[in-house]
Amino acid sequence: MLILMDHSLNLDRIRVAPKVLLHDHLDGGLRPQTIVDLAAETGYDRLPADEPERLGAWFRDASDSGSLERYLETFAHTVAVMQTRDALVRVAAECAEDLAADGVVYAEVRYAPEQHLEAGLSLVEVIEAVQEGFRVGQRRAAAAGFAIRVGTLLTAMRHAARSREIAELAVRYRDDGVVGFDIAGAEAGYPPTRHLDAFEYMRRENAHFTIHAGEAFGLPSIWEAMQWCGADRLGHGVRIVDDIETPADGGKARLGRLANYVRDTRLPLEMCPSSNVQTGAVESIAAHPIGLLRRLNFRVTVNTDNRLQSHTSLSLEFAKLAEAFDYGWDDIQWFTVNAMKSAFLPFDERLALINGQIKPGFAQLKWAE
Ligand SMILES: O=c1[nH]cnc2c1ncn2[C@H]1C[C@H](O)[C@@H](CO)O1
Ligand SMILES: [Zn+2]
Repeated sequence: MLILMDHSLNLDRIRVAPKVLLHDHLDGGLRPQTIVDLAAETGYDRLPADEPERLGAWFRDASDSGSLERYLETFAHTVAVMQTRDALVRVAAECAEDLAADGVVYAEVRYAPEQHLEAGLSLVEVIEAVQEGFRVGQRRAAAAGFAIRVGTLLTAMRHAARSREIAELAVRYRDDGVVGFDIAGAEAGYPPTRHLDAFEYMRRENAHFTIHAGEAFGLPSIWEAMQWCGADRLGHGVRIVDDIETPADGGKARLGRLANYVRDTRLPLEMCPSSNVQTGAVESIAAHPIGLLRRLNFRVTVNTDNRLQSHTSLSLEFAKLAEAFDYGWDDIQWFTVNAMKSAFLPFDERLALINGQIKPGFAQLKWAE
């Protein structure tokens, strides 16, 4: 049970706030019931449980291992049931609906097309199925009174060798809802510079990308992602705190050169508090570096990573942070505006969302107090 210091800031009210989500994996957000249905339809018989509630609990518990590698093993089951066009359309549509029902007004959702080829779909067929699903989900959400806009990020798996191909597809579909590119998967042993070719290609195409970095591996990964690869944002980036000294007497924090560079250039950090606790990147929500980084005015954003594995939603992540750090509406608005400023959308569209939806939405919530 969450006990919030600011009593107006409960989960139901946070749900109503117009929120922005930049880091959410499509294959980490399926409804347990959908996994059960799709497994039955496609003949997948290796699910660890076949009753939705137990299956949801299994994902959460299995992801609580303290290791990113073990956390990633759970995706074998979600990816297994996302191999047909119908399955991809359904999962993407439900993703848009679920985010919209949680009060997310703009989301960037990512997945790795190369993981969905096992039943014979081509990369292009996978991408078109997911885009169709997002269109369906956005329409249904709007009809239910929750408008959401979803942009897609195409991910390449960092242990594999298809990043250039996936980057080219991200550019090819840039006018059809794909807003950027990413790499994900086990971080230790797979530095971002392995995929330099893909990142250089994206830059030459004036296209955006983010890189999972500084989650399970430290500063060298962040430095490479930023200074070699030219990432527009960092997925997680929590280990940037290793370059910040905080005196025990509570005195002024001292930033190293990399931390200063990240803050000076306003590099957006896509933080995912619950996921970081599960993979062992941080010890607890209360010990999460987001508290310090917010105080130091880094360009921090709040995200879900994998709603299924972390048993969470964007509203719940904010509720947990509000409890741990005594945050109020101004803090949640600050994180939200940070996220919208950092989105891979054209500047005028970001501004329109900030001034047309986010600021008025938060003003109304604060005014109602
Ligand atoms: O937090 C993460 N770090 C690294 N890789 C991740 C994380 N969450 C999900 N993934 C992987 C597993 C998925 O199958 C893949 C594409 O969404 O991305
Ligand atoms: Zn992630």
